[in-house]
Amino acid sequence: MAVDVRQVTVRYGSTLVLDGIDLRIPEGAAVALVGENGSGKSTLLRCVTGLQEPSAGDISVFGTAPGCGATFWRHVATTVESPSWYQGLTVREHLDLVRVVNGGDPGDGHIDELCVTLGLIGLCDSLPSTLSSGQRQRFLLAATLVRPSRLLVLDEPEQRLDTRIKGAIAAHLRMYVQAGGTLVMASHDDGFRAGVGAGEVVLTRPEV
Ligand SMILES: Nc1ncnc2c1ncn2[C@@H]1O[C@H](COP(=O)(O)OP(=O)(O)OP(=O)(O)O)[C@@H](O)[C@H]1O
Repeated sequence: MAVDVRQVTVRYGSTLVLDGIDLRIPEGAAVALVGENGSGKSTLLRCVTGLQEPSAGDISVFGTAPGCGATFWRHVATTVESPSWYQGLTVREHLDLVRVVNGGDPGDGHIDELCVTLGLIGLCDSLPSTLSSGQRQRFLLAATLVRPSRLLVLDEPEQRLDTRIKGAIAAHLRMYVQAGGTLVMASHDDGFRAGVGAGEVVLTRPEV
């Protein structure tokens, strides 16, 4: 099992956000968390990456506790944490850097292909701080997808993307899953989820 969530409960103070959630995602599957604003999708994704501790319950990712050391992060790529970048490095330099530190070859065509998919070709020499919010989202996705991974944890990857890029990234994620990768994401976009081929898991706000 790639992701195994058992009876996970999250409270913020006296507010119950997730109440005994179970979720199992086998390797090579794509799951989209859906549900109204505030239903706990981002909270659950943070728990799956280990960036947040549930108040109760257990989570394992590839058989180990999430967030556990460098080995975990070699398998898992995510857009859940706040984006950051190095001042003075261009979009392309960031992508090269991420590819190199993950043992890849920046010249093998993978980055070029991603830049085409995400419409970043004309922005390779730009500094991330000068990008629009949609361009920044594309850059963040590229920096996440350029890493080799077995599990992608994405929080509303379609957010702020124009229609063409949305379709291209959906196709890219579908191929990632067809090649054996596992995807869990939050999404408010029916068409995008269908493009990815992701199964739906509906979260509802717990009764209080
Ligand atoms: N750090 C926090 N402290 C207190 N409450 C929080 C915190 N983070 C989230 N919440 C609350 O937890 C609930 C779930 O938030 P979460 O962001 O997980 O929902 P979501 O389903 O991802 O929403 P959206 O569709 O708007 O992105 C909300 O009521 C939110 O106000």
